[in-house]
Amino acid sequence: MAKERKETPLNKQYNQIKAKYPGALLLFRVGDFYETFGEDAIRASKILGIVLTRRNNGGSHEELAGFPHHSLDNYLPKLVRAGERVAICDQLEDPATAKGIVKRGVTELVTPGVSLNDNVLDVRRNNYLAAVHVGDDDVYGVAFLDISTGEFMTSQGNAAYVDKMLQGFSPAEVLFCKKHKQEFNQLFGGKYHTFQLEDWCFGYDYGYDQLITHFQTATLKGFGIENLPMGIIAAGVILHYLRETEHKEVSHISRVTRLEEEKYVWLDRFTVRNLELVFPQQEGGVPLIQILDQTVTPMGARLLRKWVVLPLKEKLPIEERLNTVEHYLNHEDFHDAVTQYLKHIGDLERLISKVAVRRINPRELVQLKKSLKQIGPIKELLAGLVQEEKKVKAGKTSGSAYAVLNKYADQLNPCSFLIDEIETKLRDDAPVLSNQGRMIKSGVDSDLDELHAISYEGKDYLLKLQNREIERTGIGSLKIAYNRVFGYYLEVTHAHQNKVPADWIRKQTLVNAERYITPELKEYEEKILNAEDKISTIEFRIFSELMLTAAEYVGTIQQNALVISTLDALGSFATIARKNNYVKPVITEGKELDIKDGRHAVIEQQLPLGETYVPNDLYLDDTTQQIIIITGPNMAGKSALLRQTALIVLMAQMGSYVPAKAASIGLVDKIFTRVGASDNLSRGESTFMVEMTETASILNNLSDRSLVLMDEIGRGTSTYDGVSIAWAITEYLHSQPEYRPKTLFATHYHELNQLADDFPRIKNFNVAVKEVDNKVIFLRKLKPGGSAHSFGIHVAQIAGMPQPIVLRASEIMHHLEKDHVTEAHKKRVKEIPKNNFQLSIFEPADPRLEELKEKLTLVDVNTLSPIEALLKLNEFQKIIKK
Ligand SMILES: Nc1ncnc2c1ncn2[C@@H]1O[C@H](COP(=O)(O)OP(=O)(O)OP(=O)(O)O)[C@@H](O)[C@H]1O
Repeated sequence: MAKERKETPLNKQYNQIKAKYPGALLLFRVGDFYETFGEDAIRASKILGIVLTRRNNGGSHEELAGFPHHSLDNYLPKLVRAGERVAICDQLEDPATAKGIVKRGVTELVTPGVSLNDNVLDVRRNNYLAAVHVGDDDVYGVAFLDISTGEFMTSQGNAAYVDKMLQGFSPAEVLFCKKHKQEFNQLFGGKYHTFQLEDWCFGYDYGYDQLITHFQTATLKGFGIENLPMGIIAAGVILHYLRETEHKEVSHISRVTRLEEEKYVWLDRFTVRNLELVFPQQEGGVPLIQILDQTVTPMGARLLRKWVVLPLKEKLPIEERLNTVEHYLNHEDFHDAVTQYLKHIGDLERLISKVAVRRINPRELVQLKKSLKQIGPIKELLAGLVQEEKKVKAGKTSGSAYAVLNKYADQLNPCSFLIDEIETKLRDDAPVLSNQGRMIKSGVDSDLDELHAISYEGKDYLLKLQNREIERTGIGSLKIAYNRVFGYYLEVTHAHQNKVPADWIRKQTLVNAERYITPELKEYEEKILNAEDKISTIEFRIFSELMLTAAEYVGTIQQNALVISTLDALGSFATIARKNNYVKPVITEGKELDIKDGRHAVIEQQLPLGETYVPNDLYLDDTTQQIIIITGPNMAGKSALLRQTALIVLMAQMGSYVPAKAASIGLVDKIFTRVGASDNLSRGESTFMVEMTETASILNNLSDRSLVLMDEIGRGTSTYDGVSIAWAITEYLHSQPEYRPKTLFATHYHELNQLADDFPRIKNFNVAVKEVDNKVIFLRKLKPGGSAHSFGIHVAQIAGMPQPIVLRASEIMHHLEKDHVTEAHKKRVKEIPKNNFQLSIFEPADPRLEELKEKLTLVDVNTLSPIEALLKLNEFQKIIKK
């Protein structure tokens, strides 16, 4: 908070307002400027690059920085993007008529998560505000709101679920309770702009009350969230925060939906990151969304983003999407026609939200009309298909493209009345500001037309007057101009001073010129200004009426926007399928995953010119081939294969065609990914420990329809430990009585190939390479069978390692292989009792587990160095071996 300033009346007012918005940067309107003081000024000048000045304030110095009020749209986004909460304090009365100090108040508190400003928002992305309620017993509430579109969702689940949701929606700001600061930071901290609220805002009754008051309902049953107490609290906090931030007109938030965990594939956060669904892992990388997004409307782009992080797991809605994509592909003319209409649709969702919050400007209302004009023709196009359907009689089954498109046709509302209203009243070239006139068409209001005529004639008269005076005085450069202080005046340069007639009255002297008025000029000025004042009032009234009419359509237009965004997102799938040669996957309720000639959607687009991606078949099921151990040298393409498999499954379940020749996808409900520890080295965490805890979390959350990707698990420790752990995990995955999760395990440990000898559903594959003249050629083909050794040395050679080192490494490897990979060694590993999980760390009744648990709780993973982690592991192993 700013230091107390010397108490002039203005300072007193400032201090009072500032105290009401702790933590916010206060933009204080003084005349034509927004000023900041003290700490605020220091921050603002740094972020905005504006001049910081100091002034003497009762003996001490005070910093101040400001900018002209009309630059607010430029500066505000910069402050908000820098994570500032900005309180905009305006003059609430006309300074010219105010008695004493002008009344001021905060008209909006703009925070990263609550913004309607086009310059802050990214059109292709939602801007979510999230609230997290840290509940008891590992149940947390989480709610999301995009105030710019009105989308409001809530849910509850365990910490991992909330973390995953936060990661998927990447909110611009997260609210949580002050009391739970430590817990929040431990679980989700560090990644988001956050704001802490008082404990009392997180009460169930308070939240419930907030919601029913906002939606004007007696209960929450209609929203399907009645049984989500933690979710209700989180959603209530969001509504509370809107009031705190002076967002009172929010009727466009017309419902709160339940984010149904059961409807979507569970992607653990490593999967979202590792598969680079929406963000690249490294700067310059390409996420999947960038390949898939061919949408042409902002709503379509935002919806697609959601689909990518929330793939479906029920057959029917997936097939609805796939069938519609197929229809687009089979009817290119239809697809083209829909796309052409879509291209002319602006951001319907955000435009109608601005209507609801009464912030739409005349130009945007014209845009809204233009966008709505496309709805009718699209509806007709879709409805036209129904006739076609009757002909082909193919649309009887629910989920068929005809049935789906017909449903969309029904849901679209052309909003003809609203379009007519705007069309007849608002000029197409209406300005941005609603107080500048020239908004309303002639013929709408007879008084307005009359006033326009008076103003026009008046101006015409002034032009004649100017010409007449030029002739009379001989001053060729004489001109009549206008400003807000003097009204209309005659301006004469000093050079012509001597020609000025005596009946002109001098008003102002400038450096080069003198300004005069005449009684005749003033007479017409009054007529014109009078008329213009009245014009402005009438135009504003008509515009406000139009805005009210549009406000009646909020729900209808939101519905239109949803259909339009769906048509657009599905059209995008069709475009990309056509362009990149994808195929329609077959979705089954079975457990088989059968991919023929599968490719990696992103890598295949990035290969150097002339190179083509080598496709591969992949089969997994729960009876014959549940786990595949993939060996092969570095760089062979193991990781690519793992990822492409997951991407194909996910794309299919999003409703997209997939990069393959054929794909039959037995529905997957969870995808887990773990990549060997070395990837995390740069984050300086105790990598092996992290790897193990994360792997453990996979093993504890498995389901029968899970797909597990393990990439070089165990490589963060010594070879023997690594092999042992990888071995144990694989055995475990195979031996679960209830679950048979389909697993791809890429590894350098060819020792793991022995597993296939003893476990019927484990199969060995390798990514083939060919050795020619002691060099490795990558074939990138997945072949049955294990690989003998890892070729790491050859890769070192390719990478330019000095020849003596390569030769010496070959010698050592040869020696080690002779010594260790003997039949006797293989036997040793095989002879270890298998499936003996009663003795394993997973057995809860084991007293060693209790000891281990106790030790583990004392470990602070975040502060452990890799060496310390290994020592700890050694200690734990000793306990287990007791
Ligand atoms: N099927 C393929 N067709 C063409 N290029 C491929 C294919 N698979 C992988 N690649 C290329 O090879 C590179 C290395 O692949 P990848 O990272 O999957 O190898 P890896 O076997 O997992 O290696 P490491 O063991 O070192 O992690 C990829 O970045 C990609 O450019």
